Amino acid sequence: MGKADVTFNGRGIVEKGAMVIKLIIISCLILANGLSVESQPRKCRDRRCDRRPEGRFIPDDCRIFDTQRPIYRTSTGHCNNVMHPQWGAAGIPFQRHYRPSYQDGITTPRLEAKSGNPLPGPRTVSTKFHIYDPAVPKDLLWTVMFMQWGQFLDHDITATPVIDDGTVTCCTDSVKSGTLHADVRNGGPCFPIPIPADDAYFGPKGVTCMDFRRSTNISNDPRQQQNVITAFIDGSQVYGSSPEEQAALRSGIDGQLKVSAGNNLPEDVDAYCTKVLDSDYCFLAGDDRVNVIPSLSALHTAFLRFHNQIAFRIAETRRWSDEEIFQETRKIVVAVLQHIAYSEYLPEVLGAEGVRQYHLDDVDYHYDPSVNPGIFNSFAAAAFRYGHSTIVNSFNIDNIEIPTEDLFFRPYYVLHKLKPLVEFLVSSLAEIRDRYFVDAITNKLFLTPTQSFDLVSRTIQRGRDHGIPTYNDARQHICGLDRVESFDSRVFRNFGDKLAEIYESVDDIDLYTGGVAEESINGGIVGPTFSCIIGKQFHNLKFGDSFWYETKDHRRGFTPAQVEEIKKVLLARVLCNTIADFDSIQPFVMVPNVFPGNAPRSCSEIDDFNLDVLINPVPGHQPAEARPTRGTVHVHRPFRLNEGSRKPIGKR
Ligand code: HEM
Ligand SMILES: [Ca+2]
Repeated sequence: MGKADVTFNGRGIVEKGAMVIKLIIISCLILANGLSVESQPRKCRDRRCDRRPEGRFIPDDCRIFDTQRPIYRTSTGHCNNVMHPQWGAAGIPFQRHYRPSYQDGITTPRLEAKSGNPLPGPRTVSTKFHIYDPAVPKDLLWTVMFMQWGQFLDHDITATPVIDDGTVTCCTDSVKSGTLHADVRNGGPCFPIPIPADDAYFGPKGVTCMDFRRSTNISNDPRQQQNVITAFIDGSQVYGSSPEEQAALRSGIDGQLKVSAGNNLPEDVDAYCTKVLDSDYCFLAGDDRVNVIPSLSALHTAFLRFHNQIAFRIAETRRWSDEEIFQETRKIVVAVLQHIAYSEYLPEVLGAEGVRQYHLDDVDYHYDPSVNPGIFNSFAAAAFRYGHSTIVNSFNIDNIEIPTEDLFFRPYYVLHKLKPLVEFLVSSLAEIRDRYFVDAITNKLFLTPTQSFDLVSRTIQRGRDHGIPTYNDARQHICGLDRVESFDSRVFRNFGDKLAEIYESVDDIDLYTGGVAEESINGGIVGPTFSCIIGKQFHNLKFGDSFWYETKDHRRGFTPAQVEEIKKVLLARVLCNTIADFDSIQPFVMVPNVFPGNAPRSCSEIDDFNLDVLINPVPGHQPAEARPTRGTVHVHRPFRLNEGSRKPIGKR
């Protein structure tokens, strides 16, 4: 091969031979992995587009990562994989498992059933199929904290921006009287949700339309949405997904994050929230959804304080700069977030078998640079929203029963009731994950005196907005499951006739509706279709993260002794250290305290970890004698052993 003679993107030079070999390898990988059309390389048009397989092209901003193997993550997630610097970074398109399901194949949302008749409107699906049934008992397997961790984790990995120029009203008079908004067929922002006149909740109020704007599209070929935060589980909800956000959150002294009075989250003067007391204020965090519900803000508060406690200890024992303390602390906090997600949360979502199937509990970790950790569209717009079904209708805080709709955007409960709020989260039961959603979600989401929303309608509409495949297409093409052939299918148990009243054909069913109604498997909370989408996603988030806390890369990772220490940290420990010295709390706060080994106890009896083991002698240099050369033992909780036989008590 002669001199390097191939240039591309005007930025790099590779040898032709090397490139050809690379392309062959990548083609083989694509075939071997059975990657679908949309995860295959596309033409690059701009910097947002990933420069994938053309060859070893390392852009200028990642060059330093290649030569010096930096030890800390970038704030944006860029350069985690130097060959694919955009993978998992903030601001890149979602991945797709399967071709999008647009009416015109390009941008118009699915409007028609297979027959050509109009699809049922999302509000019709919601009221006929998802409206709460008070006769269904609560699930005795999971606490409200389990629900809450799910949302907190979601806000680390996905955020889809919505087109909103603030001037357009989508519910125009003609839409209110039943006309389809012109935008729907021309790719514009408005895609309002019609509300039938006989709607039991909105009908009497005379509301006939729910505002809905489509997600920002960064491509029209076909239309594609983007994730504006880092996909990696890297604490971006705590630290932000850009240098500017990170800078705004840091105090600049001794690695600390900014706090407000009472060691609370700092104030965001631009954010929206509702004040109960005049002194209340909206919170600022790494993710701007922090104010949505106080139970979410409570976890933000816990991890803010956890960071500052670790940074404080480092500053006490080391003479390091603000930057060094910040980065070393962030690395420890992110490791704890990853560990809790994979050891306490995901086994509950997918069950022990599901976790094994996707290698989420492998003890011998190897980073795989061919794995793209980017979020899949069907994960963000459908599968991981399963959690909405587990939201409870009221919170009992300090012996007062408060309807959930009265909690949205109320920082008061964090500023003044944090301990009783967290006590409620760990001691009360979540709703069952099933096709039913509480009133606060289907009728009173973000209730104000003048309006409210239905999150289920919004999610179904969002799926159509994003071109998410139908339930049957997802079963077949994403998960390799049999298509459901008729409404009599066993998959639909006793509700096939209900679905038949709404949809003309089983092939019309929206992924969210079908997925959230499935019977759970493996002792986890979700059914087979969501399980596969969620399992694949968390597999990629682990094996496609070169900074994964169990990595063998000795500069990015931890020593075996340090990993052992991380693995001792329970969410209960973080809450004990940061919220209050609870009189009693169970070790595994996402599951009820009635399980063997999970009886409540004082904080002093909750497993502790030795922070000093995690503090390196020099920033980025672990104790030399113990490099991470072997896998570490996974700590299993006692009642996981017979999990297969655990059945939801009282479940229909
Ligand atoms: C109190 C609880 C919660 C509230 C009020 C809430 C509210 C919302 C809202 C308003 C959206 C945007 C809907 C749209 O227009 O598309 C959303 C999106 C989402 N929610 Fe929730 N949610 C809650 C809990 C959860 C839980 C427990 C989970 C998961 C276990 C979850 C996962 C998601 C996901 C994955 C998205 C898509 C995020 C994106 O990419 O933008 N949420 N939620
Ligand atoms: Ca992230």
